[in-house]
Amino acid sequence: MVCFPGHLSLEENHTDALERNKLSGDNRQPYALQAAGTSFYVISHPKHIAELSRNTQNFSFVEFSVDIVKATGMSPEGIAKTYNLDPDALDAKVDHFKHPMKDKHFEHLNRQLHTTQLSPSSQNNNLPSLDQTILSWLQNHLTIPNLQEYSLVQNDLEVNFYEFVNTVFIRAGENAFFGPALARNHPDVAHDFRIYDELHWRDLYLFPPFLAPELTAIKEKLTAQFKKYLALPKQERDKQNPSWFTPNFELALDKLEVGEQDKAVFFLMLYLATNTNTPKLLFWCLAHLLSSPVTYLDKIRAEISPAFTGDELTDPSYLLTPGNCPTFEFFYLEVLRFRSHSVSARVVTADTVLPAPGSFLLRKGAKVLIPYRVFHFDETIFGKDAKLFKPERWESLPASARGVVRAFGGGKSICPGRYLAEREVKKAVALMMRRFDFEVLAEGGPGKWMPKGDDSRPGVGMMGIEKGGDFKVRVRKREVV
Ligand code: HEM
Repeated sequence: MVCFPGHLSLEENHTDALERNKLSGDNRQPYALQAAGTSFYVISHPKHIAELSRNTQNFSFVEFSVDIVKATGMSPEGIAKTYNLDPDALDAKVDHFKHPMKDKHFEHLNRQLHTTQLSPSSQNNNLPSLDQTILSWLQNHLTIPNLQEYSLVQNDLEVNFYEFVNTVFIRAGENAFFGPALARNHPDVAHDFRIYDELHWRDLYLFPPFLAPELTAIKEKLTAQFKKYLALPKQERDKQNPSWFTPNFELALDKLEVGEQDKAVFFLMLYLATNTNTPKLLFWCLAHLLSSPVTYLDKIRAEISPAFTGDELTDPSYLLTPGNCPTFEFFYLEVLRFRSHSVSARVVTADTVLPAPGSFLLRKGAKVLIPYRVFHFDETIFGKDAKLFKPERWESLPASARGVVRAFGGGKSICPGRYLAEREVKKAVALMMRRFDFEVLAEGGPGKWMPKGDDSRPGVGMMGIEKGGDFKVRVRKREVV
């Protein structure tokens, strides 16, 4: 007998729903999630996920990407010039890149360009040079006088911590991918992006504009700013822009004759991909460090010390070399496990019955989500205390447990920015712990001020905090001993 999945509303909390339905072991059955009139089938049984990864014919990532690009504001002409282009025509237009596109599609070109920029094994040293730019930016900016502009008071550095960490590191990412010309000409982009970042999940769930007026307004504002940025002379934009990707992505869009408005939409999406998750991951690393028994802080400060000369991070590769900083490594893994709410998404291209257990029919056109968080709390892997934040659990876990943490998604669409994110976050945590002392200014212990993560719906990576959950922190220069 073929079954149809049960239903759940987007208003319900998903962690609770997964709990309530006891979605563990062989009981994990698909269910449908209703959002703004669209059904998303949520898949969490390992055998069903394996089928989604294997059967790329019936479960398409490209179609999902097109939905998102449309929801973000791309015109039908823009879609036709990129995603709907005949594969041979695409090949002829962008042969400049000589990319080995197996199934020749814009999505693959986009991915290839990202990988050329972001993979440690890519040619031309693209990742290390981007890495170096981010490090120089951080070394220059992470000083008390330079951070004063974020302070709520004069003569001291007191900040709303979530807002502070996000804004500073969005600016670091912005500089790395767009060069200083964007901030110089459009200083509001980082601030406006934070508003967009809180709202854009509605595009993932394909809300029509009339159901998301605030999102529509901020998208229009940001797109207009990117349009103006793109109208600046190329020379000015590319000067001091360390990114290989951004000018080459633009070149590909030009070769495909994508219009200025649609190019601006693509640039907004690029800004989103580069900046939505890394600052949040950094925030959660810092928040857990501030709330954890001081032994973690002391241990991590001691472990990272050989990478520094005074308060300069002179040997960043030390931080990433396996075995050098075990407490730091376990802490990082635990934050990824505990604070990510990632999904992979696919569109069903033909009616498909999922294999046993159960025999569920997924109709053509249905959207499918794989929320990885359910694996992160699997007690058969992480133990009965899986719901606790406990970095030391990683000391005794087998190496294979790392593969269960899917903060960066999985399969064909796995995040190409994962190496950069790890490097950037580890360097930023190390620099901040080395240079600063932090004093949480909220009443009570961490149990009172530690904000609740917003885990109300699966999203595209790290969770934010629940509304109103930000807390004040005083930041002081730390004397290096
Ligand atoms: C903590 C940091 C990050 C997290 C947790 C994260 C997470 C994710 C997730 C969950 C996906 C979807 C994967 C899937 O569908 O299976 C994704 C896709 C993507 N991410 Fe990241 N990401 C991070 C940082 C970055 C950075 C720094 C960049 C770029 C510089 C980046 C670029 C992208 C791109 C371009 C995609 C789309 C991939 C495709 O279309 O095939 N991400 N990311």
